[in-house]
Amino acid sequence: MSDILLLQKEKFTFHKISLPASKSESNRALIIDALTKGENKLTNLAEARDTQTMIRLLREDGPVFDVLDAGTTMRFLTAYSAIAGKRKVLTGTDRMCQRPIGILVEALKELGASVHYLTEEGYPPLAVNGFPEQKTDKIVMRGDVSSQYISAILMVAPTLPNGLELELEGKIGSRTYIEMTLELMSNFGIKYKWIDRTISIKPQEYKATAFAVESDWSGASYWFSLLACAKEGSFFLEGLKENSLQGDSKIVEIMDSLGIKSEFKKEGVLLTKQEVSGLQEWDFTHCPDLAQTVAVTCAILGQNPKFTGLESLRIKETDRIYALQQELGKFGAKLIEKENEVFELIPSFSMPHRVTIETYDDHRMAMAFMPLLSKTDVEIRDLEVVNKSYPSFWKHCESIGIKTKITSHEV
Ligand SMILES: O=C(O)C1=C[C@@H](OP(=O)(O)O)[C@@H](O)[C@H](O)C1
Ligand SMILES: C=C(OP(=O)(O)O)C(=O)O
Repeated sequence: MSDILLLQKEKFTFHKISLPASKSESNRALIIDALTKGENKLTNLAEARDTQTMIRLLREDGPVFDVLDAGTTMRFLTAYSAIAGKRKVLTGTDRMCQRPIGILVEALKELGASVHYLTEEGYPPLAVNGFPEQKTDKIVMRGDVSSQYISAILMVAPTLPNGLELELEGKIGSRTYIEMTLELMSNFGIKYKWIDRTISIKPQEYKATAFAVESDWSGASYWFSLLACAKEGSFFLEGLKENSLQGDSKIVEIMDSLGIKSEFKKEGVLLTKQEVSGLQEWDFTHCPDLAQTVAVTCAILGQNPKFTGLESLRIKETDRIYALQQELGKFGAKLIEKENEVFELIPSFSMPHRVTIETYDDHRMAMAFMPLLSKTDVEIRDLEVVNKSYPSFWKHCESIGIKTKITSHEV
């Protein structure tokens, strides 16, 4: 493994950054493509390892789907294989085998699929082994653990002989991702109804069409953060659209109060600096992947907001709440749970000369802490971790004049 040292830089001139494509949109388009009879024309698929893994596994169609650490790839391929009646083993990294999947597996079993846990109940690895017949067309799923289980079921729903009526129970987290799934499905000709808490989809065929994946708003958030923390500069983020399928476009609104003005142009969005008006409270229920970016930005900018909606962070690539607490602490910032699931961010008041950030096998830990370079030299452990969603991230850092040094270490 290698580490990267980013030398302090607080001023930037004008730079264009050509963002990578969204892995969330890509992985949905690929599952829909696998379910479509006829040729789709998918363009701008993500370079992200999660997407490249999905492409490879679908192409090879071998007996084992090893998804590595890709959550959407695991959840979407489980539903796809189970309802298509395939015989597959689904597995992944050690961490993937600690990320719960019971809600999805139980829903698939209720529908009539044969799915078994191979080690621990509720967790991968899994074996799927045929779909003899549809047992019901009405199921209820909890919405508060991961929206990926719901997206996974929704994408296969049109192929069920009797269709599906899916009722969502409890709090619905990451709702924007469910909306992304349904909007993408409708782009491929699927009709659905979402009334109150119930989504209904009749049996129907996906229609082959052309789909160009949008640039990635989650990846864009790190450049918003860097500029917010820097003394001066402006960035043009190529390929982003104002009306996006991605809920993480919320970063525009959040960063507006953290000193970034966003102007949408034909080719992307222009970021310039403006006054910081401050952030009082932010709810990440529907944009969990932005939480690390915003926490680090607030810590650097001396902001003291409350954060809610962080529950799902505990079951992502790592326990992101623990990881944030550890690494923010290295430069004197804190993320404290004040009451049940309400956190307070205490900013940093003195910055050490150099900070070393551990990344916990989590791409977003590496990228979210990069803007620290606006205040000090920062060494980020295991630089390859970004490959999960944004392999060209460090190259993009260098392209805007950030000086980097790479060193190797034993694992
Ligand atoms: O459906 C998707 O593409 C995703 C949904 C979210 O997960 P949860 O629904 O588990 O919050 C998000 O964190 C993840 O990065 C991508
Ligand atoms: C949580 C993430 O991904 P996944 O759940 O698909 O592994 C992420 O990219 O931040």
